[in-house]
Amino acid sequence: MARPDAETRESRENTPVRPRVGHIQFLNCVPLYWGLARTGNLLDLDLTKDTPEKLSDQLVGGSLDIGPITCVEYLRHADELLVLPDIAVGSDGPVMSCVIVSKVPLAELDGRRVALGSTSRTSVRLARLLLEEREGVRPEYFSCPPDLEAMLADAEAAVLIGDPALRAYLGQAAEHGLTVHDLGEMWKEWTGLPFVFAVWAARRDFVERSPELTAAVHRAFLESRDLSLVEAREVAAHTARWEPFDATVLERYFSEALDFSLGERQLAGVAEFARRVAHDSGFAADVTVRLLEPAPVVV
Ligand SMILES: C=C(O[C@@H]1C=C(C(=O)O)C=C[C@H]1O)C(=O)O
Repeated sequence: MARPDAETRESRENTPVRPRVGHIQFLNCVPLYWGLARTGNLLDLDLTKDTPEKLSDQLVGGSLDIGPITCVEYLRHADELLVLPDIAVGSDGPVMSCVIVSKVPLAELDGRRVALGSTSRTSVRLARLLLEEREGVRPEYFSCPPDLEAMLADAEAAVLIGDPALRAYLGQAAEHGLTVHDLGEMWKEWTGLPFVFAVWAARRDFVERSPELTAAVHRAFLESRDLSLVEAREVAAHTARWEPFDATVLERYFSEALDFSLGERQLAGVAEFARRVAHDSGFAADVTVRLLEPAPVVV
């Protein structure tokens, strides 16, 4: 990533400062990490790896400049942030790693306890929406660290995201006689739309100070995503060396289940979700999603 002129000039007087960027430390974002490493752009970022709810808080709190932010938190802070176009973590059908794991059919969860994984802000809200509006049940919810066994010690069902969800989806749940309900799939069946779990956003104050650097980080993520999708088989094979999942399954997860794009259909999914949950979520039903404008070409 070439350091843009304006920032290079500024940094002659001071020490150059890399943009502070977040990275979700789940398998779902391995393809983006792979691409950043392969293009060399990783070295131009001050990267913080963490779980999504912590990264979201850091972006909102100002200790990160750019990064993934869980959809619900983005919608709550839409005025302070600009969304990077064409990149997100979502799905257009089954996602495999955002799930409700249940001991009983979902229709029997009325008045029963449901544990909500504490690393999620969006899937837990989506699960509540689907349980209440699609399945017609009113469970009793509580938040809990994302450990399936501990969650189900005290509940009839659990909502999980990321690697623990993927483990449940790929066999752990069935081994224990539990059923897995894929939130991406349920949403798609219900609305016909893709679902966006997290977007990439930049703080408005950072964009105002460093528009070219923001554009460069955006390009770096798009390039990374595109390269990883071309090399999905290799990314999966490499990742599988360190994970309890085989390469074929990971390749399907990276290139078919997850949708890293953010176009018109995905934005329609965000708007539909916002409309359905706004009443108790801390944002307006018609909240405006502001996309980062392309950087002006400097001649
Ligand atoms: C697809 C996923 O999407 C995620 C779900 C999130 C949430 O529910 O708050 C946040 C970020 C993403 O990591 C996943 O975690 O596997």
